[in-house]
Amino acid sequence: MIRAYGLTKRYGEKTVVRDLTFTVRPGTVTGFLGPNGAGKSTTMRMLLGLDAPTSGRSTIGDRAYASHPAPLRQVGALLEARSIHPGRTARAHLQALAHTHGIPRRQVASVIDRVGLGEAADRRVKGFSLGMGQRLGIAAALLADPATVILDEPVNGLDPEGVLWIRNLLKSLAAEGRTVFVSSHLMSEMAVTAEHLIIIGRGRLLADTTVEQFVRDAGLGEITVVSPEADRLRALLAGPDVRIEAADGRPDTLRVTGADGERIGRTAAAHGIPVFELTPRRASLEEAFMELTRDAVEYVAHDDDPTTPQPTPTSQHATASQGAAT
Ligand SMILES: Nc1ncnc2c1ncn2[C@@H]1O[C@H](COP(=O)(O)OP(=O)(O)OP(=O)(O)O)[C@@H](O)[C@H]1O
Repeated sequence: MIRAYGLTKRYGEKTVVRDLTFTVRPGTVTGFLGPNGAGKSTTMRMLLGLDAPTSGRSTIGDRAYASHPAPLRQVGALLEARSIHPGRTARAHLQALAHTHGIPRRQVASVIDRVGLGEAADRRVKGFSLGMGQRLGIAAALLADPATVILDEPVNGLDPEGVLWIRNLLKSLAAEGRTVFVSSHLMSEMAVTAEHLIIIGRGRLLADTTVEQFVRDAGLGEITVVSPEADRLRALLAGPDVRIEAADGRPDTLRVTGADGERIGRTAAAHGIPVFELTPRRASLEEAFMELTRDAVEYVAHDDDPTTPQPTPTSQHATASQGAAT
């Protein structure tokens, strides 16, 4: 179980994580979603004790990460940057890690097998593809058989087979009763991998919900109405909260937002207007995610705008990411 209580991180004038409170439960995959720069990596680094929060605190398994006597056994993490000696083989890298942390050697063979690195285990890491490197990073995270697994953008840059592999691995780790917290900026990927979603934008919590609920709420509230008397219906429905747009090139079709199907149907019936179609439009998950995070994305775009004064130099970010190796 991961708990964050009012986690906040400021760099100079800029607040990159703002008062985040959430719980990540065992037994399910929880997706940590947000557009680029939303503060996901910074939050994960705070959970892992790699960055100190400006205020707030967090626990993993009821203790702060740093106060665990053997943190690797409690939490396995894969952050974005890797620092593996390129001349070492994958097996040697894992053996060295196991040795340093007092983990039985047999665990090395077990994680190599689990991440499907068997044939590559005795090759030097410098020849590894991105996907193999990710597998090795995950093997290292799982080495001490941790109760909690935290992975930052594990599918970034992977081919479809690698993406599918990670998806199944995360589900199996959760099915074993572990707490699995995984960040992504891709809603479509999380929708098929996670059961629970924590969505942030501009460092703030935007949603803490199940995927199922998110899907249910994904309707954008727009209804397509087809009627041979569309103009009359349009005049009757018009109001301050109702937006009505004509469909391109189709004079019989309206797109109505702000009035539900019942109201449109009853209005049409009361005035004897035939309605041939009344269809609520469901947004795709990606659209719903973009809608939810739109303001956050706009903020980031302005932030990157060279004409806008930069509150913090981006080079500092690069330094922080490079230091994120586990
Ligand atoms: N050490 C730092 N100094 C200054 N700003 C930082 C530092 N680390 C991160 N930031 C800024 O904090 C914001 C959040 O960054 P973070 O990497 O946590 O976001 P993210 O959601 O993980 O995004 P991405 O998916 O792009 O990695 C960004 O605007 C980033 O530039």
